[in-house]
Amino acid sequence: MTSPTALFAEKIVAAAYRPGPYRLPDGGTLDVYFDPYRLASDPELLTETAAALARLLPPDTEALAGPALAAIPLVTAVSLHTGLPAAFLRPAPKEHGTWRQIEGADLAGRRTILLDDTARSGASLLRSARLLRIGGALVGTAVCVLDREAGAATLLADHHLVLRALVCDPGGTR
Ligand SMILES: O=P(O)(O)OC[C@H]1O[C@H](OP(=O)(O)OP(=O)(O)O)[C@H](O)[C@@H]1O
Ligand SMILES: O=C(O)c1cc(=O)[nH]c(=O)[nH]1
Repeated sequence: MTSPTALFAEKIVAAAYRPGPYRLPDGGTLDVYFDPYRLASDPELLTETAAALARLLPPDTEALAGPALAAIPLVTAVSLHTGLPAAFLRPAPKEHGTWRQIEGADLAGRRTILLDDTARSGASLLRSARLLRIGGALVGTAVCVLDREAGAATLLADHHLVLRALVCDPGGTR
């Protein structure tokens, strides 16, 4: 019997995988890529994705956070689903006004789950975790929609972070 998780993974793949070419930061190219904005722009699918992500949260989670851009709608949707407060990470501190790089909930001393759409090398999640930890958040788990199994879990484990994913798919690079 196909599990609900596997069925949902198939649904995500059908909705959000797009034909490439998609150029990766390391120079590789994907012929088929995962487009998180297909999920974020479909209210029903985003709601379902949020519910599925919420099931991966440790029970003691006190707050959620994620980096711009793709994680922002996911964090908001999971926050709406769970009632947990949310914070949003800018790529760089705002250059006027508040000067903040972390916007939203105060995370100091809170067990915060880092959310993102995709994990590939894990560099983006690690950068975000470091920023959150500097800000005083307690970060031990990252949750993503898709793990490309390209080193993220190992890199994050080296930095005391566990990675959980809704879908694991190495995809094909050339
Ligand atoms: O594990 P990594 O090798 O760091 O790759 C994954 C990251 O790459 C993507 O961000 P990207 O900067 O492409 O885009 P975005 O601005 O659309 O979120 C994705 O949203 C992850 O944050
Ligand atoms: O592996 C992918 O499909 C993928 C990687 C990435 O960094 N961004 C994205 O939108 N898709």
